[in-house]
Amino acid sequence: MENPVVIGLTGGIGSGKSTVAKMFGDLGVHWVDADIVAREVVEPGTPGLEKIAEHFGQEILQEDGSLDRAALRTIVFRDPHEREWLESLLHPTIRDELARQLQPEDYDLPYVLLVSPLLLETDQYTLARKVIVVDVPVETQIERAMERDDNPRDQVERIIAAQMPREHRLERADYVIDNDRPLDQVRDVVRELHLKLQDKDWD
Ligand SMILES: CC(C)(COP(=O)(O)OP(=O)(O)OC[C@H]1O[C@@H](n2cnc3c(N)ncnc32)[C@H](O)[C@@H]1O)[C@@H](O)C(=O)NCCC(=O)NCCS
Ligand SMILES: Nc1ncnc2c1ncn2[C@@H]1O[C@H](COP(=O)(O)OP(=O)(O)OP(=O)(O)O)[C@@H](O)[C@H]1O
Repeated sequence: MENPVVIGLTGGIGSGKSTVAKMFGDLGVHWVDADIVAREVVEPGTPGLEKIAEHFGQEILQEDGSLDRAALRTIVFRDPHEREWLESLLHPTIRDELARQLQPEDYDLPYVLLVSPLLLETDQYTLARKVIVVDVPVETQIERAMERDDNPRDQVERIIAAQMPREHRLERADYVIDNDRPLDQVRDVVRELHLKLQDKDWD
């Protein structure tokens, strides 16, 4: 069977990408999550983690040698230069690893999903044939991200400021999933879109 077509699924922090991806997953769709891959490439023993420790010092590591993600999050979302440094280190590796994981074995659906907050901000979008945007108003995004991760509002706002503005993301969308509504309604929309994609209705 031919390689499945890659459909990108994006949205800002707290928009509901993981929630929507799980709904596709329940329908048998294979998906790869860039946030998970971004963790894999800085696991202990990786060149990525070694370079981060060289750059930021050993205090960026926890006692067990793993990355102190909260500390790095505070640094990079306060200092755009440090964020750019981290992105230029990690994004090429993340993209290569995404491309690798997007080729499942023994898979009989015509598409797979690439779930990423930075699909359109990076060259990850070149991996995808079509783009689904999970959309909520910014205030909903902030409230959900604060509640989920116990993040202070100003940190969530800084993360949103580092991402593509909502209107620009919507301009790039082939399909929009409005996630500012009850989950059972979102599930119905996902099922409908899945049927469309399953029928290769993407040209
Ligand atoms: C800064 C880090 C260590 C913070 O880790 P933490 O566990 O607190 O958050 P996590 O990785 O789960 O990301 C949470 C959300 O933050 C946002 N985010 C993460 N990195 C970025 C970035 N470089 N630019 C804009 N938003 C980002 C995304 O919406 C993401 O879903 C981590 O996000 C990171 O290594 N970022 C750089 C790699 C990257 O760009 N990852 C995004 C997917 S490609
Ligand atoms: N339709 C909805 N109604 C109410 N809560 C929702 C809805 N969709 C998602 N949520 C909740 O909002 C929070 C953010 O959702 P989710 O983790 O799926 O977002 P995300 O886009 O993957 O975020 P991130 O980019 O930060 O990883 C979660 O706590 C989730 O349970």
